[in-house]
Amino acid sequence: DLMSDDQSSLPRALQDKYVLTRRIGTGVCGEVRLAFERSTCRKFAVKIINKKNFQSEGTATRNAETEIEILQRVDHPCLIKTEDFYQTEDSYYIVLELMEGGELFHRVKSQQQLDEGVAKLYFYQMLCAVQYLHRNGIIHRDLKPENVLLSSSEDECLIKVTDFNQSRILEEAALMRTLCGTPSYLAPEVFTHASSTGYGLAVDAWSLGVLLFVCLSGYAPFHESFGERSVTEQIIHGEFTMVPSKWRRVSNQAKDVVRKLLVVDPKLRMTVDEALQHPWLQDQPMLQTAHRLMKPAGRGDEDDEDDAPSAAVSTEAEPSSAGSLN
Ligand SMILES: C/C(=N\O)c1ccc(O)cc1O
Repeated sequence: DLMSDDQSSLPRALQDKYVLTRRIGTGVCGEVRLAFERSTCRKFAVKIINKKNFQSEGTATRNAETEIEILQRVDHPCLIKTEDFYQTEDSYYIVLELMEGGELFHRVKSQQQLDEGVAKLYFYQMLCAVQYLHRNGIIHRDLKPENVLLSSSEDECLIKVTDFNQSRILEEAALMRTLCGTPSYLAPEVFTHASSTGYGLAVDAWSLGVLLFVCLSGYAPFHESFGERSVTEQIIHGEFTMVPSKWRRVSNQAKDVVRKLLVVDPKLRMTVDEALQHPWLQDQPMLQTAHRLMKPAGRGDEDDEDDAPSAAVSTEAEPSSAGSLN
């Protein structure tokens, strides 16, 4: 456990500022531990990425640094904020906001399936988070229930998307520079790739479709236990089954959103913007709840604004960044 020798493997600067305690999450690239900031006793999640877990040194560095730079630039109520970053020769330590409700994965598992209204509230927030990423030219590329965190054990709670290490910032600038030069030597795919950049964003729309399917039904649309086809085959053919017993109480509008996202051809797949305009999400009570949850803490009632800031009011420390995205 961390109270014995493990603490010594932590960066000194990290130990000076935080006390790391129990493990609260595990990922393919490492683990997540609950941490307390010594000076304020505020709670955080510290994600420990073991560099050796990546197939090659180069990838490790690129993935983690891409993740760090992205984490420090994003600023949206439904995206996890980075507080701090440390590294040793064999690990990265990312200090992140703590989400007391844990992973969406465990919530769906423990409840078999979510009520449609709860699934809609969570899905709307995921759409807002991904729309923000896409507007800033970022593809998440690894959206799944383990990467969606809940702020509390309440059904009606804020959700945040995390785990950007598969993310890619579209190299628009590099592509624009290429297209400004003389085109005569450029291969055709450089031009068609320009349009396929748009398709890149569509991968997240597909994953959101899978996420919504799982939230509404409690089981995965593409799974090795269904029929003889492999999961990959099922995905490539967009073959999923809505088991009647699990989908009986789900509205046709909700099913329509799933069907329009789980479309094989990225050109025909519904985009995140289109999903936000879908009738299923034009639900005023849900939107009101979502916007209340997404408002920054302490902005509920303007009258409190001029109260002297009490020690209890946690001031959101903005991660140091060259400049946040819009
Ligand atoms: C990665 C992360 N927060 O950023 C986290 C991961 C697992 C968990 O149970 C709670 C958490 O806050």
